[in-house]
Amino acid sequence: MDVDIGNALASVASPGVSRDALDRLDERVATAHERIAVGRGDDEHGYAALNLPDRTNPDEIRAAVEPITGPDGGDIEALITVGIGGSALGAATIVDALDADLETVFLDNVDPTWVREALDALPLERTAINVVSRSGTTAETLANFLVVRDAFESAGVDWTERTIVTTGESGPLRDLADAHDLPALDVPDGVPGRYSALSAVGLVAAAAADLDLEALLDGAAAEAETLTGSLYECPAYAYGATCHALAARGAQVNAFMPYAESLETTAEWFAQLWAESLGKDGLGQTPVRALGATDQHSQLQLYRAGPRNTQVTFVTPRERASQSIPPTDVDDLAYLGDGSLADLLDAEFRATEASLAAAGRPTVRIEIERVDAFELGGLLYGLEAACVMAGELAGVNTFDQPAVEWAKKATRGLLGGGDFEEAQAVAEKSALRVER
Ligand SMILES: O=P(O)(O)OC[C@H]1O[C@](O)(CO)[C@@H](O)[C@@H]1O
Repeated sequence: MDVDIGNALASVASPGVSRDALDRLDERVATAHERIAVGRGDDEHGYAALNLPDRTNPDEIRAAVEPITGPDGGDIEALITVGIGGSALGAATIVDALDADLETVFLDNVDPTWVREALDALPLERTAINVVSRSGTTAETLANFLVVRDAFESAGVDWTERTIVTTGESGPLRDLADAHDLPALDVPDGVPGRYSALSAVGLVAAAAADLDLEALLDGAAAEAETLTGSLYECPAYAYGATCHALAARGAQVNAFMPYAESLETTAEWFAQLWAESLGKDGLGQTPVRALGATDQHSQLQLYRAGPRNTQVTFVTPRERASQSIPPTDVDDLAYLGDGSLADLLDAEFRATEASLAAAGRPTVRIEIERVDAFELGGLLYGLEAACVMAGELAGVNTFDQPAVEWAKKATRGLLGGGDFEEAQAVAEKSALRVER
């Protein structure tokens, strides 16, 4: 990926970062890069994620997937992935971006209507099940798996012939795989879920869809080669450092706005990566999922005329598919006729970027050549490396997520899964009801 931070400079934007401040920050980037390099060298928890391009074995993933999908996925028409957070978003990002010709459903919530409708719409006899959970104890994932298994059994389909598990060394899912001799892959040691897209966690669905795993990993490996000790030479570090500097100067929101429909899910993946990594010790930057050109007609008003607390991150491919716009006899629309949707989308991106610059609002542009496996692998890796850099500069623990545990305990206590003081606190909610 290439990064252009010109519209985040203090000469253009407020909040903005001066060149002097960037130069000073670059000294800290160099030190942080050395720390990251040591962490990678020792496969330390979290830093190990940046070694995935070398560690992930696509042949191993395809070999584990083939028994449930048939050669090249020929035995199935659909895949249900049961997981949540990093155990679903990486896989969803990849299959959504690369236009997999396999129907892929991601059950990463427990809304009963949504789950029921998803299952009812699938040809279960031609559907495989991909269950993913590092801990193997995540309530939503286990509950959804039990519902999916029951649906298969009710339909007379042998789920054990169609299920692959990706999980930790131990836990209920590992036990399930062992008990039924299911194909099972390991989640990589030392890699938090939000950083695991380029491992079996994110690639089983891609393998089932017969996508190019090697190209994804090659793109990530090429991006790994760009990690150097200066933000002026490393796009990922330029992005991470600039976001850190903008946040420190008041940009508390980071609206991630890809100008490609196929990258919409990438914004959802980025939101977890950024929020769960950097939201620590009262610090962090709130990621907002946005989409160009669609959100020019919704969120842009706020970003241009609301509080000066937001940076916009644009992600745009240089190449797009061609789709002409037919000529029109409507005079006011004549400028569109005989053009193309690609030219229109590109013009809208450049106009929106310039609109925010004209209002002195900071933006960063991330460019990729096109949306394909190689470029997507580089983008995912680059954003992960940017996040690691931002975490180093902020001085937070980039790789844990302790704040998510309270609600899990409260949920379990509310459902009779144990005696948790968190559940008691739920009952003590202060209330001021206003009823219809
Ligand atoms: O893979 P698991 O253990 O099911 O966890 C799923 C997700 O839940 C979290 O642990 C947060 O609760 C995320 O960090 C993780 O990606």
